[in-house]
Amino acid sequence: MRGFRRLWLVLAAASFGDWIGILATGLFASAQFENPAAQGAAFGGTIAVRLLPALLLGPIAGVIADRFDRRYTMVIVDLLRFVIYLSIPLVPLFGGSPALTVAWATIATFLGETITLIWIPAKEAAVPNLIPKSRIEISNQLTLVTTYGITPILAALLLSGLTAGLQQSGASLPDWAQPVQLALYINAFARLATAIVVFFGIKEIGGKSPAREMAAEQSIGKQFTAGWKYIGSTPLVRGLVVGIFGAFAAGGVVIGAARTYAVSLGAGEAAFYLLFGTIFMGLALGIGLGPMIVRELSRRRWFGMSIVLASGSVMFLGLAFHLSMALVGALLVGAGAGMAFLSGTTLLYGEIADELRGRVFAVVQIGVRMVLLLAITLAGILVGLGSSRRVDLGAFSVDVSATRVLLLVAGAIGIWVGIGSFRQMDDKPGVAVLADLWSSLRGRPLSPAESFVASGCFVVFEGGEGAGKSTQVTLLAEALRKEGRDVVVTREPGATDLGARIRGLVLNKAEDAPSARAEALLYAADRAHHVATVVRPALARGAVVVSDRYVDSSLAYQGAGRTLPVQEISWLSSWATGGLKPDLVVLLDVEPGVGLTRVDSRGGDADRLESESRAFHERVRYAFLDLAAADPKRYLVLDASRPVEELAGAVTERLSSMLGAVEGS
Ligand SMILES: Nc1ncnc2c1ncn2[C@@H]1O[C@H](COP(=O)(O)OP(=O)(O)OP(=O)(O)O)[C@@H](O)[C@H]1O
Ligand SMILES: Cc1cn([C@H]2C[C@H](O)[C@@H](COP(=O)(O)O)O2)c(=O)[nH]c1=O
Repeated sequence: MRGFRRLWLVLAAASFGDWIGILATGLFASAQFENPAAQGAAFGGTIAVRLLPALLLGPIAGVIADRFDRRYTMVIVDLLRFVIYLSIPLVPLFGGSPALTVAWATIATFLGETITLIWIPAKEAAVPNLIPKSRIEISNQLTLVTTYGITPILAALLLSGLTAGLQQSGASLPDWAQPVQLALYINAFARLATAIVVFFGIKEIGGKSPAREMAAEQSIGKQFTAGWKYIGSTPLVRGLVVGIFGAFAAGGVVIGAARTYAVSLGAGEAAFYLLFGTIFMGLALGIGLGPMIVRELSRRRWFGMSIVLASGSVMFLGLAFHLSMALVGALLVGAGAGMAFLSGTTLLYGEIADELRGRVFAVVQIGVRMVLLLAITLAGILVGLGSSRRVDLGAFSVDVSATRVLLLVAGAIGIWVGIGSFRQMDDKPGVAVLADLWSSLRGRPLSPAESFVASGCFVVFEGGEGAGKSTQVTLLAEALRKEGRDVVVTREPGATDLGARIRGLVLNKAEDAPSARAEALLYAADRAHHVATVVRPALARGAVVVSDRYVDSSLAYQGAGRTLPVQEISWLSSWATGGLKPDLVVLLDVEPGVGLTRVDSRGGDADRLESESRAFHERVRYAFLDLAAADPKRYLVLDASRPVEELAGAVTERLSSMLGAVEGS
């Protein structure tokens, strides 16, 4: 972790240098001209130049990061950047004309950016080797907040502080010590500082793993194509890369359309800056608070959901007719994009092998730049093409323009991309998305169903005390066996040796009775063992498993009866069973008084649960009925006061149609 702390300092210094460099180079170039148009062109030109190198060097940068020693790569690049950036403010001091100064600032920026493309994948590939996997997310949060939150603000503050301080003091400084020049020196010396720290302080990122040594034996061309093949053929990585591009494309469209959009809200020029600031605020909130909010939610799912959130919010922006709505939309676009970026990079860090990481990160960073540039440009062109019409909505009137159509289309495409990535990399197939999100927000994500091939059928009988479950289980098993079926009759608690001991612990009336939570855990333990050793193996071989009680009994007795939180009991059971659900639940509904009288007439002492209060058994009864009402297709609810044979007939009828359907399919 010490290595990571040093690397974080390096990143902060490098990022601070980057931001101050971006601002200062643009200002420096524009300050060489008097004419406002030339100033604007010089400012925009140097910034645009920063994006171009990605196209040229991008493809090879990842191979360099994977092929050579990453520590030396970073140090060499930083020393070169130091020299290049330092040269920018020196040109006019040595008599360069404004045109030459701007030309050199542009070329130097281009060169600096080009070699930065080698530095970034080397750094990205090195980070996961310095931190334990469990700390990757938090270190990413720290890095992203530093890079996109703290350092740009610090850079802007320092630059404007220097300029304002100078103006107020009225002091005149020599040419080489003007604020912009000072900022450029800072940019250059930040590189020297990072080179020194990486060389002397983070030796851990040097050297190569045996896998990297082996990969480096391939030719550069083969290593390059191997990287692309890996991305194209690995669903998780493909989903992540496409998703990240989608999120940035949506962001690019918002940026490209923002100016005309602000006008369409009738809120003036200030609205543009307000929307922009709000997106960045959302970004910071998403990155800073996202993990705290979603807690244990699967990161793969979080990634897909974040893209859908960002894209849905872009659509919302397309529909917003008031600045306040647009600000909410912009905040959510930022939050969604921030969370997608954080979860995406965390997944990439954690899932990609060391020897491939440089190439994957190179594709991501280059792709992101290109997608962003393309989206901003295209959006700018498209919004300029269409005309707009003002529509009156009573209290408000709104411009229906090409901008809004563009936002709606971009948002819809983003949602489609988000759902696509979600599907490609979902690690909990079969677990309901919204229920999982809701449970995760409450700290208990749902467990994924354990994958196994079951050709059998799982039937469960549920109901209160004395409802007639054992009687019906026996009759059903007989009927099915007569048809020549493989039937396994079982029950909870107590179907296994371990279960029998647990049954004694929960049902015997002892001095030291288990507390409510201990009781819930004991039933869950019995269930976990029962499912693993009896139910799953029988289902796997194609048997019909008929169980006297299952998960619903815990929800009804421990949840409603003992008033423990039902969601928690549900989560516990789903964890215990690995998500195994019955194909059919037969609920024998009986009035507790009737059932308990039947139990009484069976003879013997009432057990610990049978001895519970009438109110307890009433709660249990209605909990069973509620569960059945929530999922009617899976339940057969029968009035248990009907004669035994009638009930048995209804059960076999339902079962025959079910088993017939299974066999026919
Ligand atoms: N439909 C019915 N009508 C009347 N009596 C019934 C009916 N079904 C079962 N019984 C009787 O009620 C008593 C309890 O039946 P059974 O043991 O099948 O219920 P159970 O739900 O399994 O009970 P427990 O909750 O104790 O497990 C038995 O004596 C049984 O013969
Ligand atoms: C599975 C399960 C059962 N119980 C209770 C319900 C009954 O009172 C007893 C089991 O007795 P039976 O004669 O075998 O029906 O245990 C529970 O409270 N929670 C559960 O998960």
